[in-house]
Amino acid sequence: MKEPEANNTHSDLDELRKAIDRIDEKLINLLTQRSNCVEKIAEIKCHSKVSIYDSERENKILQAVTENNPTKYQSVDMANIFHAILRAGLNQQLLYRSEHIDD
Ligand SMILES: O=C(O)C(=O)C[C@]1(C(=O)O)C=C[C@@H](O)C=C1
Repeated sequence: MKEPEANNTHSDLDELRKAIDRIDEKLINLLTQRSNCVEKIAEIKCHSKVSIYDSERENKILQAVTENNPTKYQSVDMANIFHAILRAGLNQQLLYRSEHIDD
């Protein structure tokens, strides 16, 4: 028979992984909302010929994320996460532009 402590550890781990699954679903929902905003920005930039890449805006976002980091992740890791999100937004807009080049 297993030790009670070992059983607890297993069920705690299960519960925490379920909590993480629910949080990941929320993150995907938020990323969907963000990418919907980026799509609208792509539309505006495409029509006004404004440059897709905006280093000033990106630096502001990365600075805000690292200066105010309430998570237990290191700031450098938060910057990497948001840098990946920004690259995804840039790629999304490049794809949008290539698909609407003659509009
Ligand atoms: O804010 C913008 O101008 C955007 O194009 C959006 C966004 C972002 O994903 O936040 C994407 C690319 C730019 O380089 C800067 C920011």
